[in-house]
Amino acid sequence: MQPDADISLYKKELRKRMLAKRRALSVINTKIKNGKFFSKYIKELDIYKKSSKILAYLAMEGEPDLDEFIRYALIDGKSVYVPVCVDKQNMFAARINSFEDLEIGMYDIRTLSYPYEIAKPDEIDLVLIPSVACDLRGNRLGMGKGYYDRYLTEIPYKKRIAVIWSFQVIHNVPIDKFDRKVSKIITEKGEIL
Ligand SMILES: Nc1nc2c(c(=O)[nH]1)N(C=O)[C@@H](CNc1ccc(C(=O)N[C@@H](CCC(=O)O)C(=O)O)cc1)CN2
Ligand SMILES: Nc1ncnc2c1ncn2[C@@H]1O[C@H](COP(=O)(O)OP(=O)(O)OP(=O)(O)O)[C@@H](O)[C@H]1O
Repeated sequence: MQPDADISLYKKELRKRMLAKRRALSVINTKIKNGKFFSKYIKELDIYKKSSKILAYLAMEGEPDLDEFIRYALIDGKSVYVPVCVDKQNMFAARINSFEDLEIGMYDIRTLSYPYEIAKPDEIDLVLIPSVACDLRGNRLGMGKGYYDRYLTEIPYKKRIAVIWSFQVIHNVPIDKFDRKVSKIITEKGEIL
């Protein structure tokens, strides 16, 4: 079954608007090492402290940068994974040991080159999720290809945390039956959900 056509169109328009905003702000954001805002808050979370396998992400332009967090978590003894897109719909969690192993992959996002070690979704303790917008009910809008929506079907609600700029928290994110909620939102101002 196809998701509701009106919702799908509304999502598309909202995504376009929010990405334009993010692009405009990324000019400012890239001038400051933006990652430090976020790692400070993530490190303090109970769920971070209890996790041994964490799926983070390698930021695209305008997204909160988790590089500093990933470096910290590796030193802290965590196993850290990043998304590897294996086709146009699905991604795997591949283990990152060093930033030197990265290359540019699909959608111009940094990724690991094969061979990499994969963790199954049920082994992952925490997923830090890039998003285009979220609302305070935990609904999220992504890049529109469904990679995370598919992946998150195998990740329990409590383990899903969105990492976004505070301007990306909006009143109401339109949802369809495939959308998976997040249990927490971290912004540069701290934990807001
Ligand atoms: N850092 C990061 N990694 C991620 C995601 C993400 O949102 N952020 N993804 C989350 O799903 C997956 C990749 N999904 C993507 C889906 C669509 C486009 C895309 O349409 N890109 C446009 C440019 C969009 C823009 O910035 O205006 C393009 O390639 O032309 C990119 C990534 C897996 N890895
Ligand atoms: N679990 C799923 N099974 C089948 N199709 C799905 C699933 N999740 C999402 N889709 C499909 O993927 C497409 C993109 O979905 P949607 O617009 O909700 O993505 P998004 O939440 O913006 O992106 P992402 O999940 O990549 O961050 C839609 O056509 C949707 O129906």
